[in-house]
Amino acid sequence: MGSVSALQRPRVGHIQFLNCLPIYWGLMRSGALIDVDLHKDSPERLNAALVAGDLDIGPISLVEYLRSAGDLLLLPDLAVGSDGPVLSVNIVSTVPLDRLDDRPVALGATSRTGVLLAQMYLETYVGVRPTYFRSPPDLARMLDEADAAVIIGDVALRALHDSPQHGWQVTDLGQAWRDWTGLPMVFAAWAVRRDFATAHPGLVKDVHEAFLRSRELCLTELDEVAEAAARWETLSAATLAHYFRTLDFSLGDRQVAGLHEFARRAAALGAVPPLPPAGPAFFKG
Ligand SMILES: C=C(O[C@@H]1C=C(C(=O)O)C=C[C@H]1O)C(=O)O
Repeated sequence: MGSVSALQRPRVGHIQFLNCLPIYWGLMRSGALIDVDLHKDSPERLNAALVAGDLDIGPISLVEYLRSAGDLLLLPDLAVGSDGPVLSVNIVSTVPLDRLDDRPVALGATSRTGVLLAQMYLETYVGVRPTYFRSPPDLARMLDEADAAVIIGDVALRALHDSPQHGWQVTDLGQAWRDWTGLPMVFAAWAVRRDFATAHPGLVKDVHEAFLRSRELCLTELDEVAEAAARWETLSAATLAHYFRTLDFSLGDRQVAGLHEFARRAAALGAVPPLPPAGPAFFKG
């Protein structure tokens, strides 16, 4: 990969789910959008692009970060997580979870962290061993072929809303993790490729600061963000505002402790390499 010329905007990923709409709103309102080459996509495609070097900076599923930590630096104080319910990372099931032994469970293809957390939770906490298969995140089809589905993002948020009329049971994996460990869950973090950070530290600092400003700005305007989004959604503005307030975009000490605990448990199962003892490496602008 050649180095980026000083005149080329940083290639920055953006999750095309409602969960990151507040961040987008802030980038738009502050004018920072004009200084980045923004790539909107689903999380699994953004993960792959950042790891492959087709993006310089972007959100990455925690699990994929742990698998490629040697090539990446985390941007401080920025994440997609929750301290309790998250509302949009769910196991949707047609039977109680303790009846899933040997039963088919569909894992949504857009998720890496949520689907691993679901497997850890089912096997270690609930004590069942389902048969998993990966599936496009189409809930109706998943529940046709399986007794439970693990889904994230808009599909999961809508499923939570529609569950009473369908008789589905919804297990919120942010809440499940909190009940299990007492800690917040970090589903995705923002990372920069180490090679890009070395070559263009000033650009990375600018993008990081733009994201932090964006987060602050959108938090003060969440009702407006929700009103604007609801025009294109089946969910109400009040539901969306509640969702945006439930999500935790920060990565403070408690969130980093949650990240460590998830990494430790996932590594013990052989699902990811262990984190170095010093913890994740951060970009220091
Ligand atoms: C809270 C969420 O966090 C996400 C969960 C991810 C995963 O499970 O791999 C990846 C990116 C985030 O979008 C969500 O998608 O609803």
